Amino acid sequence: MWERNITLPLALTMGDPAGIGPELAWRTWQHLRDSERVFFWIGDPALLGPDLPYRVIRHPSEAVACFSEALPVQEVICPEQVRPGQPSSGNAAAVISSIEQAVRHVLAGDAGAVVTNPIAKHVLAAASFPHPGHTEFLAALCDTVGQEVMMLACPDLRVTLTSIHVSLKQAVETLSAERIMSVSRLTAVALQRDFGIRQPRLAIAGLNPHAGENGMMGEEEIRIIRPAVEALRGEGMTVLGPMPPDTMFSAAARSRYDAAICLYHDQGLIPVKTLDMAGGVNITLGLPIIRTSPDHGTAFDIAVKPGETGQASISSLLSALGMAHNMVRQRAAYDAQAI
Ligand SMILES: NC(=O)C1=CN([C@@H]2O[C@H](COP(=O)(O)OP(=O)(O)OC[C@H]3O[C@@H](n4cnc5c(N)ncnc54)[C@H](O)[C@@H]3O)[C@@H](O)[C@H]2O)C=CC1
Ligand SMILES: NCC(=O)COP(=O)(O)O
Repeated sequence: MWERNITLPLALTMGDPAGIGPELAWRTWQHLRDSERVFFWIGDPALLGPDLPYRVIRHPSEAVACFSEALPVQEVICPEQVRPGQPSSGNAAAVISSIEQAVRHVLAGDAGAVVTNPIAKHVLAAASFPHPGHTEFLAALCDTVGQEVMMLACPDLRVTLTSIHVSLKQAVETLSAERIMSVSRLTAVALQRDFGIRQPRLAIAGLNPHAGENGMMGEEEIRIIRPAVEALRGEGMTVLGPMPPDTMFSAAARSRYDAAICLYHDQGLIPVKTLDMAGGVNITLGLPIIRTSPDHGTAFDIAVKPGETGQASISSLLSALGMAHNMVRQRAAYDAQAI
């Protein structure tokens, strides 16, 4: 099982066809075609650059043989004409189908991991898609709703979030010691299983300025966060916090922990994207499958138009594919040892 998993190709989704996903797919293939980082793209071949060699495959197992010669493509056809930079919910069904197929392949053991290209949430919502983002949709597809946690990682920082795609008001209102604890436990397991860190060190962020300044600037630290930190320590975990959010991402502070538990979306994503927009990777924890993604969005403003040379950076997608490959190997080795 271990050998089989680490040689499986990765399933890369189409993303929004009017964004940079198609360009990233073909330029990333050009970059990796001579490597062992085999992937196949589930998308519409009409979106690929002119003269790009691609091969339509029916099954992921066909990807390895042709990868050095042509981009393996599992076809998903967009019913509406795609206008780069002008997304349309008329193609939402194709975008969704690409994600569904990728998950199905990994659950069936035919692909190693799902790597997603960016989607525009409002475009899918306009087509009555009920999920706020990939993270929640993947949990639904894997039958693990409520267990999903978003992690963002770059070489210098990992963060996980206690809430994802909700308003700041809702993130604060729903914050609880139980949620902080469950996200912390899941993060610690992921650090061991997927990142090879035997004794993970976590840092729990404060919510308020100066982590509340003893209740002067907010009492969530006293009521919710500190009890969670103490309970986690009682379970034997190495946990710092509540840490003042404005200083916890300095280089010196980061050297003291392996992952930060952040209490709302931007508290975690701003430091990762500021440190390393090009190398940041979005990872979904709490699924039975491995899923990574670039940290950026659809970038409609630079979507390549016919006759133009693409200017999108492939760095984050390269990092997402590399991270998925590493996680597949690391997890297989960890699970084999645990048996
Ligand atoms: N994993 C996903 O599916 C994600 C999807 N999104 C979606 O993307 C859409 C647009 O979001 P924005 O906030 O505008 O963020 P964005 O990341 O798409 O763009 C922000 C800025 O960064 C630039 N940029 C992004 N990726 C780049 C790349 N690879 N190379 C060069 N420049 C790049 C863009 O041109 C733009 O100027 C939203 O609808 C959002 O929902 C956003 C983040 C992640
Ligand atoms: N800001 C991260 C983001 O929006 C990506 O969400 P998801 O589509 O990976 O759930």
